[in-house]
Amino acid sequence: MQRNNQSLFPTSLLPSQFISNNNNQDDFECTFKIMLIGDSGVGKTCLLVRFKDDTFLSCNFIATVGIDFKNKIVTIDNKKCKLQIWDTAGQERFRSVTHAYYRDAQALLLLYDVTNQSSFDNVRAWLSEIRQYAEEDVVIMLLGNKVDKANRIITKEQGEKLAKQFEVSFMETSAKTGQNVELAFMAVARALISKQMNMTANQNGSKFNLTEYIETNSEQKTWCCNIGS
Ligand SMILES: Nc1nc2c(ncn2[C@@H]2O[C@H](COP(=O)(O)OP(=O)(O)OP(=O)(O)O)[C@@H](O)[C@H]2O)c(=O)[nH]1
Repeated sequence: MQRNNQSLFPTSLLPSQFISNNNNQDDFECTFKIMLIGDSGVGKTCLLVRFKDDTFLSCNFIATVGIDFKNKIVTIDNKKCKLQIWDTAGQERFRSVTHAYYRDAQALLLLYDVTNQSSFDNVRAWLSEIRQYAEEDVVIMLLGNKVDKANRIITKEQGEKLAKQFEVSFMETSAKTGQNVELAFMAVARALISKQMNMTANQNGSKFNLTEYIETNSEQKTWCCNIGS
């Protein structure tokens, strides 16, 4: 089944090279574009829905068509920020559509499914796409999703090792239970605010340490038993 988005290219989502004078900043002190990428079925849409509406889409898997987005307003250190989160289709045939959006993303959440070996193996290919299409200074976080499931194949150590190798931040999440979902988005938002503040003030001062922030705040709880997969 396929998730039927309003359009393959919603106008409000067109990459900036196709938009003229989009100066509508509303009342926000900051607006950030965050993009979800990864193989089809790893849980990108569910992660976004969990963050936006605090619910879980447990019914039949409906693949995203093209690209979709949701806005969420968050307050961080008294700053009201709009997060525009783009949910991309993981299916190969939509790859050329999503490539056009990489350049505008300030942060990328790259997901794999801890119960799916090939989604983990494909992380390297996703990272090379990022290098090819995204801005060099894009904030990247690798997420091992579906940790609520009992049939995990990829250990946390494997995820950590891969993230370290590619010098990206790492977390394990569950869109089903909500474990670490809010933290993943908020940590990335904090990193972007800190980056923006350093840029505007032209400071070389203290940098926000994303990895350290995650380690301090993440839920290590093991979800078990009464939660079906
Ligand atoms: N148990 C469990 N199932 C999940 C989790 N996240 C997603 N799922 C299930 O995995 C399937 C795929 O989830 P989606 O969010 O639609 O996957 P996607 O990555 O957006 O897929 P594409 O749109 O094709 O790229 C659905 O049946 C979800 O219910 C999770 O954290 N735990």
